[in-house]
Amino acid sequence: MIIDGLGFVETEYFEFDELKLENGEKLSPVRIAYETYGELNADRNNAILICHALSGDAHVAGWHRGDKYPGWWDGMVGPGRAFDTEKYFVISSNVIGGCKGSTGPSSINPVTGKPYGLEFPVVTIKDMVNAQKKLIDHLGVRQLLAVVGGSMGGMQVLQWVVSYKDLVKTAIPIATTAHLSPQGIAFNEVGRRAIMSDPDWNGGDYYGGRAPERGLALARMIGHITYLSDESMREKFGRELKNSERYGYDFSTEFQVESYLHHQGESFVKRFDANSYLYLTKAIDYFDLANGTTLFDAFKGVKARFLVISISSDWLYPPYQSREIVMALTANEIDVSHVEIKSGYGHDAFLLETGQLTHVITNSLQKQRVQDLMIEREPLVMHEKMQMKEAAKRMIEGEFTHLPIGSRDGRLIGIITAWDIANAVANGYNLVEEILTEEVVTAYSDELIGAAAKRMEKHNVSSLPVVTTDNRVVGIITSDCISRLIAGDERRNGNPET
Ligand SMILES: CC(=O)SCCNC(=O)CCNC(=O)[C@H](O)C(C)(C)COP(=O)(O)OP(=O)(O)OC[C@H]1O[C@@H](n2cnc3c(N)ncnc32)[C@H](O)[C@@H]1OP(=O)(O)O
Ligand SMILES: N[C@@H](CCO)C(=O)O
Repeated sequence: MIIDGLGFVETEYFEFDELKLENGEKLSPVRIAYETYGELNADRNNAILICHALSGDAHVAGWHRGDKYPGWWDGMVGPGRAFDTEKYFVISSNVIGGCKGSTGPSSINPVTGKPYGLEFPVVTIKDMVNAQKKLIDHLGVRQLLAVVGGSMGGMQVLQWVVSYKDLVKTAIPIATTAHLSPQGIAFNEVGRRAIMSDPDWNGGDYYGGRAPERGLALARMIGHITYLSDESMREKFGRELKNSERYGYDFSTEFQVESYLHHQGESFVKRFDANSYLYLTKAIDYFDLANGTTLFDAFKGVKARFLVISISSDWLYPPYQSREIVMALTANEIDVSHVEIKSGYGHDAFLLETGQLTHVITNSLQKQRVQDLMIEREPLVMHEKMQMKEAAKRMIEGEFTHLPIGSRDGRLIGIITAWDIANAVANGYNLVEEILTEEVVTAYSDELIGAAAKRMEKHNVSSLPVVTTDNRVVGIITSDCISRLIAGDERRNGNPET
């Protein structure tokens, strides 16, 4: 077994007291299983949150000791990969309602001391996102450079940008929808009934006894067909028989495709809980971002920029659903690009087409803007009547080498540097206004980072105040921020010494 990429990783756990749910109930206590890869930077703004799909978990990448396979998106996360852990702090968590370490129906109900079963409250995608927000706060993340996810994970991405408009810089919903089609609901209901019709389901109270494995395997077989495509199944299986050249004229498993689906069902029941399947498919069915209004209304005020990715052969979350999202974003004049991955695999292509996904996502993340990297620590703007000593104190406390100086209404009127302060001390100046530089080179928050870097080089400055069109300071971008970004790219392109 070759261990590359991140190497061995471990799941961690975060607990908090209570989560108020969309249905009015409260879940208490709440445990979140999560994994992180890479380091959170000093400005706490290089975090990328990855949200998993129906049967996923926090183990996105790297290896757990003893496992046969790495995390479910290992090809996308690690040094020099799309989500480059030498540049970004990657976070993933298991959703509430799941069964991979976070609180769900198989968790112990503190009131009864027994597994919740169907006593577990029905949770929604919004509840999952609110629980993730508690984790993000716990990790000290101030800003999410990106939130990414496929399928049910894409639903979480859409919910994140609507629920937490100021927190997300880039949203990357993949193979997803703003609301599941009736066809998708239909497949989920058949899967749920397969479980609930299994005599071992026992009203959801089967823990400690025989689990409804037959029902859960059948639900997975049905679901897995929707994750493939006619094309991929023809290529993988055709009408091949498994162990014979002729029909058995019986009801044994004869075709390769039958054998494959039984395999998927049998391996699924070893890693998933039947009640979680009920809860998570219900959450998927309930998800409706428009929520009685329109998708255009739902996206009003959203600040993130979007990379929407669809899969050409996905008939469970067809590309038209991604186009609906793109149209609603465009109508809101939100920065959105849409890429359709050409793949015959079907819906699960988002797990497999790592080459195309890496190309598309890397380009998008590299189109980082000043606002993605700028330092917004407050109070940034000092006023011109400030004493030199106070300015020096602020520089040391904030670890700044440049201080934008503003008028009392926050408009930029100049800048002072650490050198200016040394100069002032040497020449006995006491007021900031005696030494400030009035001709200030600035940047706008929505400019591409490359433009800011070129301006720094042209004017031979190492920091640019970031201003609005009416010259109010909203942050500062420094050469340190940019060199960290470039160093990470260099490493990705195989220049290890950077
Ligand atoms: C994204 C999320 O958040 S959820 C995470 C998703 N993870 C899972 O679904 C867990 C399992 N993952 C996978 O199987 C892959 O990631 C998938 C779903 C993308 C499928 O990937 P593929 O490489 O196309 O594998 P494929 O669909 O061919 O399945 C391969 C398995 O089926 C078996 N198989 C293939 N053909 C047959 C057959 N005719 N009869 C029996 N078994 C078969 C293979 O032996 C292999 O077994 P394994 O599971 O022990 O490795
Ligand atoms: N096959 C993936 C995607 C489903 O949407 C999963 O099992 O979660």
